[in-house]
Amino acid sequence: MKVGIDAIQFDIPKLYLPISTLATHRAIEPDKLIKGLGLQKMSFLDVNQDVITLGANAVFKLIEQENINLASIAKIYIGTESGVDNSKPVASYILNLIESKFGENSLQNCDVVDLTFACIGAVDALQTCVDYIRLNPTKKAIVIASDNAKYDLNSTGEYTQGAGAIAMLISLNPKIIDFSKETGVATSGVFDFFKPKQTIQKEAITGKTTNENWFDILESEITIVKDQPIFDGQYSNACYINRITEAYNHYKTESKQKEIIFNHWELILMHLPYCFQGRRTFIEIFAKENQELLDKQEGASFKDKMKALTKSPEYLALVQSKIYPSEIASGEVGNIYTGSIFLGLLSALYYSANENSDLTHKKIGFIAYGSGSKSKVFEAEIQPDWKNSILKTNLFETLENRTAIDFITYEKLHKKELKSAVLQPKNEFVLERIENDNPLLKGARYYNFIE
Ligand SMILES: CC(=O)SCCNC(=O)CCNC(=O)[C@H](O)C(C)(C)COP(=O)(O)OP(=O)(O)OC[C@H]1O[C@@H](n2cnc3c(N)ncnc32)[C@H](O)[C@@H]1OP(=O)(O)O
Repeated sequence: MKVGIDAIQFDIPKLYLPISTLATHRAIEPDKLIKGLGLQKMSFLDVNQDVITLGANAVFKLIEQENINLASIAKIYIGTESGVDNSKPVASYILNLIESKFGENSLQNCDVVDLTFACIGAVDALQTCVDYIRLNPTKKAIVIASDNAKYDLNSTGEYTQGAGAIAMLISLNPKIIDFSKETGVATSGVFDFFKPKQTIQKEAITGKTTNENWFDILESEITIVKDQPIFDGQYSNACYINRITEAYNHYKTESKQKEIIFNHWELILMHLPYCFQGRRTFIEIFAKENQELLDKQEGASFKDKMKALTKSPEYLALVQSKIYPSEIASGEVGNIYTGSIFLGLLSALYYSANENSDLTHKKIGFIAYGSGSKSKVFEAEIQPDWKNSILKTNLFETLENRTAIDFITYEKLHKKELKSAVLQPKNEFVLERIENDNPLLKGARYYNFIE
């Protein structure tokens, strides 16, 4: 039985900040960001956009592209770590918006929910839906990954920011890829990156509410929720490397494969919190599987040999053929948390389709990661209709067609100081207002579709 991704669409904000502009204003050498981390552009939300408009617009485009009969959709599961409410899920908002466009009660019997585990929540949503379709093959599901990857100004995460959503139709006999039954998993409860709810005394927030570090005074004056994470960059990298290596080893056991698994993978799709994270960390798995090659490298210490291995023709060839295709969109968009691994998939397949590569029945490998922390490793097989389905998304053309903002506008958007949207919306859902007066609806968010 084949179950997997039948169709895919996305929504990325139309605004971006060129990474060179950020580098100049932060006195960072542009080459560190461009050549060192692979960054080009940072997508940024306009005033009237949020994680709900991103998700709703992505699924709206998917429904239109595939002419989906909503009665066939049994589940809409959302992976997000940018939820706007501790009770009402993003899924409930999106359901409402889709029904407003496609008919009242058109999703009445659809099961919707949010799943949160940092950047891996959408993989959890996907696997839950895939398992459901395996048990109920006549049904279909939609998985949405939607996030706003926002970091504090002047932090080391600032240049990795981004925002966007990916929507995927999951079905039996999918057109794009079908998933392996086995998954390698590794989990460890750590504090590498997290967004704690903060409850502090009223006096302590006086004067801090206009500071860019603190937003959204919710419910009472003493509970504040930070949009931006608390994180330790290099520690989060160490956690990422440990978890992906452990999950890869677990996948070897689970799938009973003795040979080097990634040698059979045409593409390697990893969680990309920034463009070059995959190539900078996969070397650990590569080295463990190629001990002889590592031993051959010049250098006195293990660290020197590892550094040399990253520059070896063998590793550079792997990066170019198996990792680079997934990086193209990441460099243009930035981090989109739960959606990053799927943006990587879309990027790799869109690039391969443009190159006219013959990928049918080839295997691809997924290496997912979520801080906190968990990694999942699994495989998929590319299906015969993949190219037609992927080319419908117009990924690279859409990314090409965005608007650059200047640094002043960027900082104002970040600090939520702009009152009106930078761009005029067209054919999309936008945030209209957040209720502030009516105590029974305080905090309720209202949206509109602009033709
Ligand atoms: C959220 C998760 O998914 S957890 C895993 C990742 N963590 C995060 O994303 C957390 C938020 N991000 C961060 O904290 C940071 O952006 C990090 C940790 C990702 C990167 O940290 P930084 O200190 O900015 O960069 P770092 O020193 O690690 O790397 C810079 C690279 O640019 C290279 N570089 C520096 N200057 C230049 C230059 N002028 N020209 C070319 N390359 C340069 C460096 O050599 C290095 O590359 P290498 O290690 O491959 O040689």
